[in-house]
Amino acid sequence: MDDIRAELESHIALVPDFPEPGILFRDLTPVFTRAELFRGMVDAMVEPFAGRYDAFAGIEARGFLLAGAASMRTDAGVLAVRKAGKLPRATLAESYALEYGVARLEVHADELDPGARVLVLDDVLATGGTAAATCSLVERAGWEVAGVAVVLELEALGGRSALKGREVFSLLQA
Ligand SMILES: O=P(O)(O)OC[C@H]1O[C@H](OP(=O)(O)OP(=O)(O)O)[C@H](O)[C@@H]1O
Ligand SMILES: Nc1ncnc2[nH]cnc12
Repeated sequence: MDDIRAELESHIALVPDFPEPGILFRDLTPVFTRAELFRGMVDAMVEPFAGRYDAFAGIEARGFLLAGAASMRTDAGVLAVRKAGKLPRATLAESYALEYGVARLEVHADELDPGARVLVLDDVLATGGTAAATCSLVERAGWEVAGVAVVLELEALGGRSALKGREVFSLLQA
């Protein structure tokens, strides 16, 4: 596990002033191009929740990569959590704030069976706005939140307090 953490740290690019001045952006695209590292990262994210989930919530856009990959490594499918206006059938929606703006997420209200256990996956946990909105959508739809797993937690931004009472796992902290 320490090996993969060190490998990950060396392949996350730090980009100052993106997408706006004052934000230090953590870019994981160099991880996604390295299949073995990507695979090891996804395995390490879901392992703490083994046997406790039925589906992975993939949050558009970067969370899609993680949830799709996790699905191929396990026997759980993907719940697509999309930015507003993209899903064609009846949806539930939540608006939220994140480190650099506001947004709205949606899920199809009937996508999973009642009581399905959903593990939320994303690359970065910053303010927690995105993950908290996703958890709220999952519960409003009648499913359960198994937990939240992220690659990188930006501790100073307080994401964990936005997710009080939830099991949160991060591979790396900054
Ligand atoms: O904890 P928060 O403050 O909510 O921030 C974390 C979110 O920000 C990023 O997504 P972004 O909305 O930039 O979308 P993208 O995946 O489409 O780039 C990241 O992938 C998380 O989803
Ligand atoms: N600093 C950051 N880098 C990458 N993704 C983010 N999402 C929210 N804050 C972020």
